[in-house]
Amino acid sequence: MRIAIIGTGNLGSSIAKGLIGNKSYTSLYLSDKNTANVDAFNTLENVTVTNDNLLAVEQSDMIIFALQPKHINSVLESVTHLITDRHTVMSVAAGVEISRIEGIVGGDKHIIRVMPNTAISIGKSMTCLAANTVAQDRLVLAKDIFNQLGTTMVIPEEQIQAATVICASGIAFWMRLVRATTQGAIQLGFEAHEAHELALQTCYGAASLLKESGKHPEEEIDRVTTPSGCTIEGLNEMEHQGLSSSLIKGINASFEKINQLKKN
Ligand SMILES: NC(=O)C1=CN([C@@H]2O[C@H](COP(=O)(O)OP(=O)(O)OC[C@H]3O[C@@H](n4cnc5c(N)ncnc54)[C@H](OP(=O)(O)O)[C@@H]3O)[C@@H](O)[C@H]2O)C=CC1
Ligand SMILES: O=C(O)[C@@H]1CCC=N1
Repeated sequence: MRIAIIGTGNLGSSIAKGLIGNKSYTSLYLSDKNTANVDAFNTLENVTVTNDNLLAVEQSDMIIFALQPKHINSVLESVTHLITDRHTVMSVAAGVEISRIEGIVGGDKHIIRVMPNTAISIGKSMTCLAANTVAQDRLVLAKDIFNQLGTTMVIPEEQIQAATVICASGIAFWMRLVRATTQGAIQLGFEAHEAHELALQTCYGAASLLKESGKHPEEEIDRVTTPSGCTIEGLNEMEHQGLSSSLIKGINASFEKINQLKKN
C-alpha cells in the first residue's frame, strides 16, 4: 500500500512512527510545511519526507490528512484535481464531517474518517473508522492497516465525535489520572520517579486485567475492597468528591466542544 500523510504534527508524526515501526506500506510520503518532526525518517527505505503535498498525493493511494480543522479545506482544495478513483482520502480532523470533504473532493471519491489516538506511534491505538457510501468496500483494507497499529472499530459517522472524545481526547484524560495518582504517591513519601512507576504499572495492570478477564470493573473492584478496609474508604471519599461525576461531566464538556467545532 502506497501511503501519504499530509501534516506531520502531533498526530501525523505518531501515525508515521506506527507505520514505520510496523513497515505497513510499500511507500510512505510524509508531507508538511515544516517536516522537523519526521526529518529523521528520510533516510529510511521507501520513505520520502517532503514539503510537496501534490507529489505525496500523486505518488500514493491512501492519503491521511492529519491537519487541523482550520487548514483542511485549503489543503484539500489545493490537491483535489489529483484525487482519483484509486485514492482513499482519510481524514483525522476532529469535527470535520465526510459531507464537508465530499463538498471539496466530490461525493464520488473514497473517503474514510479515521480517529486514532497518539498511542498509534507504539501500535496501541484505539482507532475508530467511518466511511462514505463509495468507500464501504475499502474499510477492510483500512482496518487491516490500522489493526496493525492497535485495535479498530467501524462505527457510523454520527458516532465519530463521541469516539473522538472517548479515545482521542481520552488518552489525555487517562494520563491526567496517572499524573494525579503520582502526585498522591509523592505526598505519601515516594520519590517522583518511583511514584510515576507505581502509578503507571498499576494503571497498566488495571487495564490489562479488565481486557484479559473480560470482567466488569465493579467485579474486579469488589475483589480489592476488603470490608472496613482502606480501599473502600478511599473510593467512597473519591465519589463524595465527585470522581465519576467529574469524569462524566468532562466527557460531556468535551463532546459539546467538538460539536461546536463541527459547525465552524
Ligand atoms: N493530537 C491528537 O492527539 C489528535 C488530533 N486529531 C486531529 O488531528 C489533526 C491534527 O492534529 P495535530 O497533529 O495535533 O495538529 P498539529 O498542528 O500538531 O499538526 C498539523 C500539521 O499540519 C501542518 N500543516 C498546516 N498547513 C499545512 C499545509 N498546507 N501543508 C502541509 N502541512 C500543513 C502543520 O504545520 P504548522 O504547524 O506549520 O501549521 C502541522 O505540522 C487535527 O484535526 C486534530 O483534530 C485527532 C485525534 C487525536
Ligand atoms: O483536542 C483536540 O481537539 C484534538 C481532537 C482529539 C484530540 N485532539
